[in-house]
Amino acid sequence: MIDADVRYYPHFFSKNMAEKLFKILKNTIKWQQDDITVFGKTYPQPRLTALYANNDNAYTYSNITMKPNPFTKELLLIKKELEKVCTISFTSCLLNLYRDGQDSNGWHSDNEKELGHNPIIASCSFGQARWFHFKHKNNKNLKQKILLQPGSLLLMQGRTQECWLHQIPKTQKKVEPRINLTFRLIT
Ligand SMILES: O=C(O)CCC(=O)C(=O)O
Ligand SMILES: [Fe+2]
Repeated sequence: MIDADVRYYPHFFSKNMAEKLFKILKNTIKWQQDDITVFGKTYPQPRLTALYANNDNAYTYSNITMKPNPFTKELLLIKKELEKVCTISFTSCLLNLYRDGQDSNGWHSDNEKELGHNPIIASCSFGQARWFHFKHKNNKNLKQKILLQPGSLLLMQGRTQECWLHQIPKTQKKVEPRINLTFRLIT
């Protein structure tokens, strides 16, 4: 991909480990339903979310300010695995639970100022496989998509957030729940 540094590891976690983590995360994370305000109108976000971190730094996006919970044992284990392939030590994890095909994540880039310039974002997926779309900000002919499999890791770094948007589209298919974790450095 031009203007980006994206690496995909389809089997970062074993099948067995991915299934175990999915169940534990689904049952132990403090999932919350937030409202988002877009152009002055307020809607329930089309997914559940949570923020965990090893500091107290809040994270603000789409007019939502999230306060972190302390990392759980499983999140610390995942963070340790990620840091074997990433060069940085993450502070925070934003979690998304997509309950069914009507849950989604609209076009955006992870470019909040708390993330700094050219952030490294490590994205782990569990449960239902869902499509992840990219589109270039300046050239609408440039598009990519990746089917994010359970147990996979997607690393986004370099100019990825500066130059590309990403989304998880809705699907009309009958699908099972999916959990996504994005580890970030929030200062
Ligand atoms: O669910 C995903 O794979 C993407 C999540 C995402 O883009 C985000 O939380 O910023
Ligand atoms: Fe994102």
